[in-house]
Amino acid sequence: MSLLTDVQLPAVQLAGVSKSYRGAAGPVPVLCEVSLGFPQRALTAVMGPSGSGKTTLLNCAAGLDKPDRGKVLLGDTDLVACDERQLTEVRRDRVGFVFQQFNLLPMLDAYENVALPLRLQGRRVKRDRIMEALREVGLADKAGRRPAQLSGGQQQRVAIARTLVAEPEIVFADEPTGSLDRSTGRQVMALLRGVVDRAARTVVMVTHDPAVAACADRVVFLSDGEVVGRLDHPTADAVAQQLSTWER
Ligand SMILES: Nc1ncnc2c1ncn2[C@@H]1O[C@H](COP(=O)(O)OP(=O)(O)OP(=O)(O)O)[C@@H](O)[C@H]1O
Repeated sequence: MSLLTDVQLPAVQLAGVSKSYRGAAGPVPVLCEVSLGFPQRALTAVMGPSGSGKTTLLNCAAGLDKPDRGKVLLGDTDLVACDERQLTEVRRDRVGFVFQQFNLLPMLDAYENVALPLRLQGRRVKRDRIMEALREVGLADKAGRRPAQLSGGQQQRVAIARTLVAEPEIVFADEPTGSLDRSTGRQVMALLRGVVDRAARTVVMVTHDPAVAACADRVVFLSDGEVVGRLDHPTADAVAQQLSTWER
């Protein structure tokens, strides 16, 4: 398991991040002065009640959405100060995404889906590298299959291989097990855990499931757009207990 220390330089640091959406009766605050860091080479889970701002937080941390105020530092790049062109480069070259619905391209086979980020980056696609990425997720023998010919868990593993092949500084996963049954979800989490432990990568994921969050090194709890708690080296029971405090 990764070492967690407060002096460890975070992969992404949010400082005083606030965000509102426009509602019928004026702005609706979704994130309120959020300050936190996501440690390098660790798996951090973000949890909280529905509507507490988890996806918005993830999107702001990943440069997919812009806060109204505050700083989001990816290394020493402030994403809030970036223009659209710079943000496109950050999304393409420095961060990776894993989504609940896998988001694979249906007309491409697993190999071509994994090769896609390198093609988009204009990099040379080496067959060995793509096959190695597929091997890492246990799917080298399924390289020629299209998404519709793969199970949900296999599709999510292809999506993880596609993310890793571009070697992002940080991987953001929004409910990566949300569409999977419990046992398939466990396999996907073991894979993400290995990505952190063996490949020394940084992963930040949103989840509703205490058993999934228990795979993380740290859990950050959000409620009404504020960070209200943190648990290091969590167990499923401790997570469920904390959650019940805000979900009552
Ligand atoms: N584009 C948008 N426009 C207006 N309101 C939005 C928008 N995106 C999110 N919201 C609102 O912001 C709040 C937080 O949404 P967010 O998706 O970040 O929460 P969440 O904690 O991820 O929720 P869930 O667990 O249900 O996915 C919600 O009340 C949501 O309705």
